[in-house]
Amino acid sequence: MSAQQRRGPSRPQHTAVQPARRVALDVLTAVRESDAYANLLLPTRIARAALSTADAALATELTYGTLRMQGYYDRVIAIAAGRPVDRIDPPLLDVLRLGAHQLLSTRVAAHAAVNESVGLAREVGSRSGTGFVNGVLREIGRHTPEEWRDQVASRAKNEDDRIAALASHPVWVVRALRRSLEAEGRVEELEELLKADNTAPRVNLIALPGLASEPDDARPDRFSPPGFTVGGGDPQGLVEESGGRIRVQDEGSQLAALALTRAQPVLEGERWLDLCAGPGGKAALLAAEALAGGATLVANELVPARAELVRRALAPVPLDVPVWELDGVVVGTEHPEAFDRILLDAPCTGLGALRRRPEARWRKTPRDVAELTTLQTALLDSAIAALKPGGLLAYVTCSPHLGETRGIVASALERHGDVLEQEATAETVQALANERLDLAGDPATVQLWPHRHTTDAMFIALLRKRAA
Ligand SMILES: C[S@@+](CC[C@H](N)C(=O)[O-])C[C@H]1O[C@@H](n2cnc3c(N)ncnc32)[C@H](O)[C@@H]1O
Repeated sequence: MSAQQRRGPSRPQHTAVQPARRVALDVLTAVRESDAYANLLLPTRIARAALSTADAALATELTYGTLRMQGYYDRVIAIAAGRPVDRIDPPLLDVLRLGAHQLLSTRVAAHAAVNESVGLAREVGSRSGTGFVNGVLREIGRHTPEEWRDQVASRAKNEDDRIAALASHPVWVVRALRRSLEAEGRVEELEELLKADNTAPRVNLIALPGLASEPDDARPDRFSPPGFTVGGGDPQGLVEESGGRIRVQDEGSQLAALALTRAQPVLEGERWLDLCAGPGGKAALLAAEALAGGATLVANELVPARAELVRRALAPVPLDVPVWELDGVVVGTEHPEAFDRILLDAPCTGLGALRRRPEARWRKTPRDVAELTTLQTALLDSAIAALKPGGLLAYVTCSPHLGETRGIVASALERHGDVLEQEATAETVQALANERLDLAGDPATVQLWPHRHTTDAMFIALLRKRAA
């Protein structure tokens, strides 16, 4: 018998819904219905609703927390409702997910979580839907979060399903992450990694080298020399005041770009290429480094709207950087042996950035991996062709999936073994970092991790084209 049936007709109280919850629900619905990106949509909805700082923080926590833990909450909701979630009206399911998050993972009082959810259900659903939401959430509130974890765990089909359920990741993602850690001999870190994926990342900043300095209250990053965080205050205000010379950028992304620029001294007149540059975070750092060393830079991005973002990101750097809008796959044939250094920050599943893209884990499938590895292979072939003999290439992904990382590098070495060789990437990254990193596995590549380095799980492989 379901919670709703057990209690009979419910009598939810009528309360005005808080604007923060309405904004959160609005974003959850847009993510489900139209594949919206929460990190892009949420700020515009917060601005449109003119939320106070406190309400904006609440809306952000509710939206991101609900999306991250959606897989787990769905299992709880299915038990409490006595039916699978695909048999619940989707708008009501959004309300239930938001309510479950408040009941199981926040300090919101249970009565407020239930009453506000009922108010939201009234706005999106029918009268019976309102009673249903009330019943299911009251059932959830009747047990402690620990009791729900036990219930969900006891229904898991196998060990991988149990880990995936409790950490709210798809099973195939758990397996891919485990394989990647296994390849480093660090499989025991899996649960810590999954936990880190469910933890909001800090706002990390960069002062573009030679163009801006850290503010007085900055806390330097552990690893990236130009990276820092600020305690309180408004990081966005800092970005605006600096005219874009201070930017928000993950520490792992900074290290990936710096691995290319600082692997060896820059020679006056070197030509650099950023093959897949949008939206331009690494391009801005490359441009600052090129300017300081007397090199030039070309940025390329296939998608015109993203190429525009690259131009905007580059605007604060006083270096003339052409932005091409070519398919990166043809750059090698159109511009053979033209560049001394190339960054290939390849389109990937983004499984290394689950902390900041909370819905991404539910969107990607193993089929995406297959499609992306085909594209990554073609882009890497093109980059190798565009590289001058003796030139240096950084192959980078924000995914730790072995198919997108070591697999791509290994197959490139097989195809281009006559001209391509691996560089000591770990040594390069250690040499440029402020503090020694705990790196494991093959020293020819670097895999960063959220749980170990508090960065996105960036993969970096430096490759050299042999001199003719
Ligand atoms: C991982 S992102 C790059 C992130 C960027 N380096 C940064 O730090 O902001 C990959 C980019 O490659 C672009 N892209 C996808 N397919 C491409 C292709 N065939 N040629 C060039 N760019 C492509 C995507 O639009 C996306 O902007």
